[in-house]
Amino acid sequence: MFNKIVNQYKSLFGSSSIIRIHPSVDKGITPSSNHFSGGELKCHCHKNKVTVRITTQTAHNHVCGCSKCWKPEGVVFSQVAVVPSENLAVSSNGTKLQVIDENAAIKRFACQKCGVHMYGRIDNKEHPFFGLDFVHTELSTESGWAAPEFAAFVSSIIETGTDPKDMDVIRKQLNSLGLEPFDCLSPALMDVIAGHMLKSKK
Ligand SMILES: N[C@@H](CCC(=O)N[C@@H](CSCO)C(=O)NCC(=O)O)C(=O)O
Ligand SMILES: [Zn+2]
Ligand SMILES: [Zn+2]
Repeated sequence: MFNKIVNQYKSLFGSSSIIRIHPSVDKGITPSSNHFSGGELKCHCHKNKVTVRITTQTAHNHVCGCSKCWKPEGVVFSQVAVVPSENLAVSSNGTKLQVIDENAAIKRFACQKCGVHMYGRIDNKEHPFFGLDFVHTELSTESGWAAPEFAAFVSSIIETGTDPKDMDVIRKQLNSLGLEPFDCLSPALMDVIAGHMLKSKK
């Protein structure tokens, strides 16, 4: 199946190699389930795994090219979605968690042993996304999570080493997966941010 997709890309774009975007999208995207209400995320440790329980479906799932979001080895994008903070709880081995960067808008809680980011919290009341947690649903074995809908911060992959010459092929690859590429967030989310800025100025 994967080789078939590779060959399709090669014939479409004439590229000798394709970029591994993310394991959740490279072999085709699994559609969301309408009746899904959460599951458990597990870190990559072999023992004493950190686990996080989520009691809702996620929203705004996307692949993100920014340098800050956690990604599996060997791929250029992370996959990240949001849930209300009240729907997320650390269920085991929370003592292994540490915030990666206390100054970042998203406080990313990572397992100190394996490095996986278990959730990222927006705890600043002034932030447009206050009250939301960012999560990587590929850390769960349950199926039914919301599918990724778009690609965010695409140009940012240059910051982590992607050759600018590859950007055209990567954007085409994202489009053909149905993940419209944006260099910031999706228009819908940018509108939410702009509306929030207006309110906060009043
Ligand atoms: N070019 C930068 C962009 C980083 C960035 O702004 N990331 C966004 C999106 S993360 C999930 O979609 C963001 O909101 N960051 C806030 C934070 O990380 O605290 C880069 O690549 O680093
Ligand atoms: Zn771990
Ligand atoms: Zn990101």
